[in-house]
Amino acid sequence: MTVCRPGGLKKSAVHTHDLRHGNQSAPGPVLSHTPSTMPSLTVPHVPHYTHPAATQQELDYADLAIIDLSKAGDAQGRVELAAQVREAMKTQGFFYIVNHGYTEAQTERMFDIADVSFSGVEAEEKRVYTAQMKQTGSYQGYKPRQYWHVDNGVRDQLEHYNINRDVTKKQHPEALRPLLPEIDAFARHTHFNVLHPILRLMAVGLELPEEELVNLHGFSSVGETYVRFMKYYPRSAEDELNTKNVWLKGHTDFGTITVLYSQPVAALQILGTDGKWKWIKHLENALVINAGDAMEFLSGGYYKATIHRVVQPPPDQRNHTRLGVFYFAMTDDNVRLVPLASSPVLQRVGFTRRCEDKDAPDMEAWRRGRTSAYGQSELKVATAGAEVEEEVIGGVVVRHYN
Ligand SMILES: O=C(O)CCC(=O)C(=O)O
Ligand SMILES: [Fe+2]
Repeated sequence: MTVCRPGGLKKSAVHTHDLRHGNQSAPGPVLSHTPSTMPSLTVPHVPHYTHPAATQQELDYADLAIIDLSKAGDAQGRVELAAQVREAMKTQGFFYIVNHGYTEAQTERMFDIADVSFSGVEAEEKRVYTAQMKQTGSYQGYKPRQYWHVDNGVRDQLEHYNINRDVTKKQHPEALRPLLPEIDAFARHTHFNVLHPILRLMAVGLELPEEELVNLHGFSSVGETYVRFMKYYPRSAEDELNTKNVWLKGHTDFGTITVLYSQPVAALQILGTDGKWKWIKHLENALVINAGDAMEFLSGGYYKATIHRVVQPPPDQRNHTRLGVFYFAMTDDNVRLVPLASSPVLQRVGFTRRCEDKDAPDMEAWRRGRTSAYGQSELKVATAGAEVEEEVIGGVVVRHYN
């Protein structure tokens, strides 16, 4: 099989193609949404998760654009926001979203619910719901602590629990079952009121019809867009030393869009074009958005998947757990990850193929390959002395950054 390298083939001749090769039909546009399963008026009691206070440390923060999503309601607003998103994607690859329609109290409640997956479930029950990442190439369920190799024999100290946006698709631990209506409403809110509006802005940025990317991300289609709850635990001094304080190695996300609900523990860093790592600052009730590999493939490199990592928090936030709430979006499984060559923008500026279209993976192959290999496969050092390792997944070279 052809191996497609980062940077890929140079500027392509423009030709269009059919993105869908299954019999799944594209869902129509969804402009607004009401959750099908409304939480009841009295929600189950769950313990409150307390984050540590925001750090007082002066950190070298990335200067990210703040996109006010309340302006996306009319066409003129969307054109303005699309330009801001395009600029943010060209420079940092990460941006904030504010005014996304979820209140601070709702966000706080979702973090409380997230912690139930970890503090409210015994180790034995967690084992029952552990994801078979390597065998199935799917994250649905728990990723246990120490499943991944970080560096120098040190294994990770973070666990996550992943829930398909269709919360009924799998069984969940007992403590989470009464909370499923709220998790369902959260997934739908993020899908329809955050993900879809962002995809519209990104389509406008490519001068494509507004619904072009939305139509590849059906809530009810076959695919694995999911909610992730994630908890990091403080590590030993020895582990910190042997990994140079890296908790989660530099990587790109493999889907299209990642939505991170901002929380106060500073640890996430992004790699700038100058080769320097910058910290992501916590903004109260904001979302941190970035594009992943699938978006980079679809946009022929126009919207890049920015490399990011997680490191030890600053001294005033150490010795505390770090809880995260995410929505990892992907296209429907049957979408072939080849450039949207009908985009007038891509036709003007040119675009990169990582692969010949005929060799390009579909979303399912790409997510399965990335999931089963991550943290498990033998990595080769890309260039002598460089802090970059690489592996080949589904015919595409994937790089990991220390
Ligand atoms: O914990 C974070 O802030 C980022 C986690 C992350 O990059 C990931 O799960 O892909
Ligand atoms: Fe990530």
